[in-house]
Amino acid sequence: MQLLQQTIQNIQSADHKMMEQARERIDGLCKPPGSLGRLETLAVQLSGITGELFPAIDKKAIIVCAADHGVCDEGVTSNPQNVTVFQTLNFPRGGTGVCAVAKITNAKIVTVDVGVKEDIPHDAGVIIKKIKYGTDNMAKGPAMSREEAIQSIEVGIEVATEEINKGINVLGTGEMGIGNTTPSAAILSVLRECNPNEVTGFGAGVGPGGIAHKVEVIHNAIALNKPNRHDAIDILAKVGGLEIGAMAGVILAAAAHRKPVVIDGFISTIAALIANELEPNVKAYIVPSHASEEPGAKIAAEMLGIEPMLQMNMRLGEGSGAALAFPILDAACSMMKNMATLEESMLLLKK
Ligand SMILES: Cc1cc2ncn([C@H]3O[C@H](COP(=O)(O)O)[C@@H](O)[C@H]3O)c2cc1C
Ligand SMILES: O=C(O)c1cccnc1
Repeated sequence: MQLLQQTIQNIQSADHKMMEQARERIDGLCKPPGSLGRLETLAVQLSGITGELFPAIDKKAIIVCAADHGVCDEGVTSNPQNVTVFQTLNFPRGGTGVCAVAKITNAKIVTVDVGVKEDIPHDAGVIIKKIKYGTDNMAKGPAMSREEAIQSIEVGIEVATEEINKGINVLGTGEMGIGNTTPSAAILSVLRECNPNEVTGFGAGVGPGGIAHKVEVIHNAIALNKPNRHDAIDILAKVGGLEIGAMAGVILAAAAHRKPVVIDGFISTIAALIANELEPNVKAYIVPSHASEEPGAKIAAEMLGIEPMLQMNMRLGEGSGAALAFPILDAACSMMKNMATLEESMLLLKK
């Protein structure tokens, strides 16, 4: 709890003076005002986050948080739970979707076991921070205790902080956890105070009962556990997931260290909502990536007040969309650093 509290206390609002300076420089570049669109607003945001006019965003890491979900016992997903452990072992080997994208965008993949159902060998290249062997089934009781929920957030803080201390200057959130679109939709319907059928989608594949059964399981889990809408940790504990908590921790740690954090699709955006409930100043440090096909993703992004940059019809998770967005951040920084101002261009002409 101490680490979480300390991290939250360290999160400050963006550097508005630096944002003004960045805006001024951008408006002076040799282009029609506003013509580089969202590259401009992104560059202003990056200056506000880092407090630098020419931010360095060259050491990238996606932190992939892996955990299992007891609610899979209810048949909410068509995929076997052991895909979580296979994939967790596959990240360090470079064989997953996010690895393929990260390879071309020059990002490191950091894999963390926050709660995979099976033991991960210590030489597998995975950081082992297992809190428990998957959450409990939220259809029967709380997914985890309040202490475990806090611990999951603190795992994310610890891993992200370690990477930042090693020189990483931009983070991305990723996850792996068969079943995790169910707790994600549950968290969202609690925060939005809406019927789960408005925010529940297909995920990676629904079980034989279809989406209707998934909605019913979520509805009943909320009715049984009665999470408190105004207590994000209570929501995370009762109807959440360990990797969702850990991603919220990654986001909080990035903000506390004044580093941008690029969020991925549906599940990452839910983690961002949890982080935002804990500390609203975190929002300034969040950079969106792609618009996931999962219906709840759009709603969650709207609640957070962010607009995804890419429309790629993706719905993989793992951090794949975040990795894909990294070059846009590079371009924003390059615009700041390499583009001449109108004044500089004129001087060149006169020579
Ligand atoms: C082979 C495979 C690789 C994946 N990589 C990410 N996910 C994605 O799908 C899961 C969520 O969907 P649901 O809630 O329907 O189970 C998460 O693990 C998410 O990261 C995958 C899913 C599968 C099957
Ligand atoms: O958008 C996502 O993150 C997502 C969507 C479906 C399945 N897994 C992840």
